[in-house]
Amino acid sequence: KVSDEEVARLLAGGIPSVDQIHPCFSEITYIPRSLTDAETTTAVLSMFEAMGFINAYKINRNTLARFCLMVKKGYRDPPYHNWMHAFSVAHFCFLLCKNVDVANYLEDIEMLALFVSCLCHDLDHRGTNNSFQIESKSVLAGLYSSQGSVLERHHFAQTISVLNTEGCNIFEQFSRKDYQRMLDLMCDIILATDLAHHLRILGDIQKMVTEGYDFKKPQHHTLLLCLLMSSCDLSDQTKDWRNTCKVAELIYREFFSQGDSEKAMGNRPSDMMDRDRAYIPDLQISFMEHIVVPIFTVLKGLFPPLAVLHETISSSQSRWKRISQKYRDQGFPGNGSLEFLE
Ligand SMILES: Cc1nc2ccc(C(=O)N[C@]34C[C@H]5C[C@H](C[C@H](C5)C3)C4)cc2n2c(-c3ccccc3Cl)nnc12
Ligand SMILES: [Mg+2]
Ligand SMILES: [Zn+2]
Repeated sequence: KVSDEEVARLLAGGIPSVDQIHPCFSEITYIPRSLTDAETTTAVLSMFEAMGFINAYKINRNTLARFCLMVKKGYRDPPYHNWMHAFSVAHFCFLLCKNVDVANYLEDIEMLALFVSCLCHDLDHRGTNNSFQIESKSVLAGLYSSQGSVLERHHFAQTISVLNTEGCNIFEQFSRKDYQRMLDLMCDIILATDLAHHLRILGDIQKMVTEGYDFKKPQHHTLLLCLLMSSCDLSDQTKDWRNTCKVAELIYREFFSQGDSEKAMGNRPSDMMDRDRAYIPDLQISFMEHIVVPIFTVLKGLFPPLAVLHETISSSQSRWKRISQKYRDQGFPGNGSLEFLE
């Protein structure tokens, strides 16, 4: 599925430094979605290089280029859960690596596992969520519903299948032990992107932070990797208001089309999936209150330099509250478009 020409073309210009991708690429406020689709593949190679993974793990450049192209091709094109989402999630992981002293908390191999998991964590996403898989008795539900986290198990399975594709195994030079460790890490990390799983372990994460992180405890490494993965998956919320609005529009376009499918199947969608019942400002307020704010509050507790992200999120939250009040009074245009938001 990836031709030798594509690989050669990607590597032709060599791997640029991240500053050549954009002078602000490594800054916490940089918005990865501002790159064009074509620029993202090179940017991924630049991030691997900038994090020192290519040298540290003797990753073959041709294999890396083919792997990146294969992962990019492994994404479908729903409004939100597409390659650009995966790329922006991986970019936030790069920002964490560059702006926070994660090396005092995680082993190098764990950081590599986190970055590769970010790239692969939503592979082959169909734009519908886990409950839709169950309701519609999808092939994925048939495979995984007994174990839960149906989509996330599929994303992990797709990751393995990319690694097993000729010329794509960036870990082929690893010892058997390190290879197995890498796969176990990616499995835990990708399964952690199921928000229902995140909510189950949030208490343990908060306890770990209040107790104080202990590098010698493997459980602390696992909990931290899950927290960092969730923060990367939600990193769109840490950017400016324009990005927050753009992303909300993509998410609800995806949610509402799932709701339309559920209605067509004779099932009643949840409010957040139903274009006739969803009130977006309130849905966003509750999503930020129950999911986004707790994650970045605990992250700020561990890494004080990330306090600025918590401020951004708090200001977005109060902006949604102002909007909610204003449009409740004035009547909210039902067409789901958020263009009008000031
Ligand atoms: C902007 C924005 N809004 C979002 C509003 C809602 C939900 C959402 O899944 N809610 C829940 C609410 C309860 C408890 C669990 C399981 C289900 C029942 C469904 C979560 C996600 C949202 N989301 C994501 C996102 C992050 C990770 C995976 C999938 C997605 Cl879509 N990324 N950005 C956004
Ligand atoms: Mg996901
Ligand atoms: Zn995701």
